[in-house]
Amino acid sequence: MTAVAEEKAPATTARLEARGVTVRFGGLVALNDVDVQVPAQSIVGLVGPNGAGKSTLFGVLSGLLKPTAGTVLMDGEDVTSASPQARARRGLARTFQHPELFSTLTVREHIVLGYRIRHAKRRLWTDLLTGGGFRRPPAAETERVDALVDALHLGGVQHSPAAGLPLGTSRLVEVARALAVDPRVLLLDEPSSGLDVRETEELAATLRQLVADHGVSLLLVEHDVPLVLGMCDRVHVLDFGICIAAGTPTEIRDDPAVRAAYLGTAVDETTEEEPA
Ligand SMILES: Nc1ncnc2c1ncn2[C@@H]1O[C@H](COP(=O)(O)OP(=O)(O)OP(=O)(O)O)[C@@H](O)[C@H]1O
Repeated sequence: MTAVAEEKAPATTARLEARGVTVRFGGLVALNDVDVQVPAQSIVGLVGPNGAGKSTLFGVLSGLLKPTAGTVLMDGEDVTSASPQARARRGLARTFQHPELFSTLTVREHIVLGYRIRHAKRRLWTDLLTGGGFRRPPAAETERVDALVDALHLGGVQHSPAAGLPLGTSRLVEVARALAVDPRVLLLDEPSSGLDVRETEELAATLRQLVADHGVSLLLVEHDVPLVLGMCDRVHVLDFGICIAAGTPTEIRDDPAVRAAYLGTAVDETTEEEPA
């Protein structure tokens, strides 16, 4: 377990929180007085139809977008005006809907980069600027990178350049790189997009294990509703910028407003047998 993950916030203080967040784009209200809490060592899901405001909320939480009203807190402290970099220093990391990788770096080098951003920043820049490649790494770095390569099932491609990797694999590389920074909270934007069923199941199991082992908290935006209901502790449902429901997966499944507005068949897929 990392030093960062060991320092847990009090049980009542969320790692990350949006409180009364409203975002207006001209006349359009993209988010209307939205509250979301991401407690320590938990997985929170954010679902909703296209245009519901999920990406806008991610932008507000990560610091790319300033809300029209409302507050963002990390471990109880107001970070609404803090830059994305300042939030990253506090332990917030994110992945993107379209993985952003360096085409000529190998899979392993991406994870090393993530590790060195947190643990050996000076070395990162001297290596890159002198063109000397990565010098012999310390044992702790090798151990951590090996663990992430194993956890994300990237052993077979770890020495391959990112260019040409299938989308699903690129996504796993991005998740591994983000985790190498040892974040307290990781925002995952559509983590299952581009993954097949087996890869999605593996990723869900890996993420659950990481939460249990390292105390990281996850907030994920997903279109794969069965995945969200299967792996999250709490789920928020957005519709037209309004949070129409928040609760455990069971509560969300049973919520008539959610069924009426959005989930319907997607919920049924997780609870009922396929018709013959
Ligand atoms: N920069 C912007 N300027 C104007 N309108 C925007 C901007 N960004 C988002 N919107 C609008 O805000 C609303 C919420 O969009 P957002 O992208 O947050 O939804 P979403 O739930 O992430 O959708 P999707 O699932 O399709 O990614 C939409 O009506 C969208 O058109």
